[in-house]
Amino acid sequence: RTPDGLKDVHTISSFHLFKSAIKKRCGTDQMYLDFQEYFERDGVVKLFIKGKWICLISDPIIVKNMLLRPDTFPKLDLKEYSPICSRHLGVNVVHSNGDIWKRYRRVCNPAFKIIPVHFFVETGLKLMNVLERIDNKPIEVMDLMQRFTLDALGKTAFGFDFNNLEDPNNPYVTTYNDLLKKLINCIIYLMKLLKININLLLLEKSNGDLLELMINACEDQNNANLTDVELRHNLSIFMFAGHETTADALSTLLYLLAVHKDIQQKAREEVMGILGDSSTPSAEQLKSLKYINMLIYENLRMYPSVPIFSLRKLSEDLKCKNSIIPAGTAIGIYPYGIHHSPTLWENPEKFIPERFENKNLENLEFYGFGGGSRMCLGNNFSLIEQRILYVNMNFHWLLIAYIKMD
Ligand code: HEM
Repeated sequence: RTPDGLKDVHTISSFHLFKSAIKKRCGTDQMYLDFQEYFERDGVVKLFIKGKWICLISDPIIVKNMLLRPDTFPKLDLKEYSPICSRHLGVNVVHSNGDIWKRYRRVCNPAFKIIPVHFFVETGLKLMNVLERIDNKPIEVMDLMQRFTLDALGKTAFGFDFNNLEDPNNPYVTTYNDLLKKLINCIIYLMKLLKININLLLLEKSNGDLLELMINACEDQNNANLTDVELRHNLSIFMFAGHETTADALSTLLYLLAVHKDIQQKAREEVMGILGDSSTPSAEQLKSLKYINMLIYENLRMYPSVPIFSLRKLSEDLKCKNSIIPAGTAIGIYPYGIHHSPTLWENPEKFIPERFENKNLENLEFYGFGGGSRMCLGNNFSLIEQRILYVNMNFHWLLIAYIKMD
């Protein structure tokens, strides 16, 4: 039965979801196209999933308010909607609330202050070598980008080389992929497989990766210590939050560049103009790639890698345009709906990087990296990784659209 407060909220029926799944039309983008009228009219729709009503919110004013008041709209306990994930990822910086979240965020923050650009450059060059070898054949972009981001993250997070680019069939990679497919959030198993023992690593390494920086932060007198288990859960969530998100973003932008040759050319001219003959950019050069930056944001607007944020729980009734959603309801913030709203963006379905020219992101209805105090911890990390990849790609390759229809 629908709770009284949700009766006026339009329902995306289970039958519709089932039908879309069969027709392979079940992405968050398709959901928006099918229900745009209701998202625009009410700013909210509801779905019944796993015995629970979930409201998807795309009203920009409500979303802003929710992100600015995380105590009133805390993250839903992971155990409530995914006991399996909760068993493997425990309580971590993405899924915790209140004082526990503040403690994790304090320890994790310094690890993201220094981004090890050289790891990205090295991995980017490795990718170019792999591409050279598959000369003139079509490329499965998503697969390649996932291999790139896994290698980059393995090195930057805990100094481990998965070597996925050179050897995608090695046991670490196949295990990671198998488990990821089966369990989605399986990284913790992998960590066990790699026999990662935090104390042991501490003795052995001096690479300046996220793990080491987090351990240093734990030793800081102003920070409460994390136990080994807490540290492991937080590293696992970095793998989960940082691998596919960036791979998705890289894939969709390469696709967009391949389709929009004029924009690709403009991007190439910027890269050549700033880098000259060198394909290994410095931090300063990366910062001055203004057009590449615009491309990255416009891509994340069109195809947000996190199209629905982790669920929140209402601790008070929520007034929407045409309904009052009762306290206790699970809420999914739906940035895809905001990013594609014709009321908020002119020609939202068009790829126009110039929208972001000289714009302050805070004044735009842009939630590619979330917002408020729960904003993405790895946004800078990912932006640098993406810039390096595009620099390399633009330098060596002309992208040509090849779309496989299946
Ligand atoms: C294109 C790449 C990425 C995108 C689009 C992205 C997007 C997001 C978004 C939208 C959120 C907010 C989710 C919410 O409020 O429920 C988030 C949070 C987070 N992201 Fe990312 N992310 C990316 C890459 C990364 C990377 C590379 C890392 C780490 C290595 C990372 C770590 C995190 C963490 C730890 C949080 C939780 C922050 C908190 O709650 O305090 N992300 N990300």
